[in-house]
Amino acid sequence: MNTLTINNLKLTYKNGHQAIQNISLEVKNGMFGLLGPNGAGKSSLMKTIVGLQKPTSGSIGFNDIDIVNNPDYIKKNLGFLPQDFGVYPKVNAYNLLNHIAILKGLENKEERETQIRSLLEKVNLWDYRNKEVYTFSGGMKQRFGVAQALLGKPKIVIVDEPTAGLDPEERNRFNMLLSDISNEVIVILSTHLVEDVKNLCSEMTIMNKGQILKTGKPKALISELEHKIWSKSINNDELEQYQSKYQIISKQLIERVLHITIFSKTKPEGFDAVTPLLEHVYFKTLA
Ligand SMILES: Nc1ncnc2c1ncn2[C@@H]1O[C@H](COP(=O)(O)OP(=O)(O)OP(=O)(O)O)[C@@H](O)[C@H]1O
Repeated sequence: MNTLTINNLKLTYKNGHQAIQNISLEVKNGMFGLLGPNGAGKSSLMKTIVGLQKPTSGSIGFNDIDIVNNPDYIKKNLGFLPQDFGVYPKVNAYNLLNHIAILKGLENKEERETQIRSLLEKVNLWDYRNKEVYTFSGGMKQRFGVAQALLGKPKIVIVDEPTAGLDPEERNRFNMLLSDISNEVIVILSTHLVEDVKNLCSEMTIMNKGQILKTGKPKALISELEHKIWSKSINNDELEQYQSKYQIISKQLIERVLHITIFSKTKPEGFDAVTPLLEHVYFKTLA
C-alpha cells in the first residue's frame, strides 16, 4: 500500500498569490479525484507534489519519506499524464516509448522491451506499435499517454484532465484502463468534470481558491444530501425572488423552461424532491 500524506501545505507565488492555503490530505492506493473549477489550485498542488516547485511551508510525505526535501524519491516513483502532450515527434509508438523509457532510467534493454510490450498490450496499442503517434486519434493518444506514464512501474500516477476531447466510447475505454491500474498504485485524477470523478473515484476532494472544501467517498458525500435537494420550474422573472429566499445550487433551462435546484433541510412549498447526485454535492460545496 502506498500513502501520500500532505500536512498544512501552503504555497504563495512570487506575486503574492496564495495558490495553496493550508491543505492537509491523505491519499492511498486507488483513484483519488481532485475536483475543482479552473483556477482552484489543482495544478499548483500537483506541481508541488511532484517536486516541480517547493511549498512555502508544510510537508509532503510519500511512503513516509519527506519528498519536499527528497524530490528524487517521488520523481523515481511517479508517472505523469498531462492534459496534452502538445506536438508528438514523427516517431512510431514503440520507438517513442523506448526513448521515454531510456529517459526514465530503464537501462536494461531486455527489461525495457518486456515493459514496452506489456504496456502496449495493456492499452490495446500493440497492433499499432509501428504507427507514428501523431497520427493517432485522441483516445489512442490518451492510451499511449497511460503507457508512457506507467513505464518504470510508478507507485503514484497523476492524471490531469484526462478525458477532455474524447468521444464517449473512447472515454469509457480510457476510464476502464485507469480504474484497472489503480488497484496497485495511487492515481490522482485532477479534473473539473464531476462525471469523471463519479465514474471512477473511490475517494475525492473538492478544492476551490486554494482550499480543500470537502473530502470523502462520493457515495457518502451524496448521502449527506438525502432529502435536502429540491427542484421547481419557475418563470425567468421570478429568479431574483427565489434567489433571495433559497440556497440555489443550480439553474438549468429544460425545453426553454427555467428549473432551479435548491438545498433545504425541509421541504419548501411547491418544490419536488430530487435524488441527490454528485453534481449537487459539487455545486452545493462551491455555492
Ligand atoms: N506561476 C504562477 N504565479 C502566480 N500565480 C499563479 C502561477 N501559477 C498559477 N497561478 C495562479 O494560481 C491560481 C491557481 O492556479 P492553478 O493553475 O493551480 O489552478 P487549476 O485549478 O489547476 O486550474 P486549471 O484547471 O485552469 O489549470 C490561479 O489563480 C492562477 O492564476
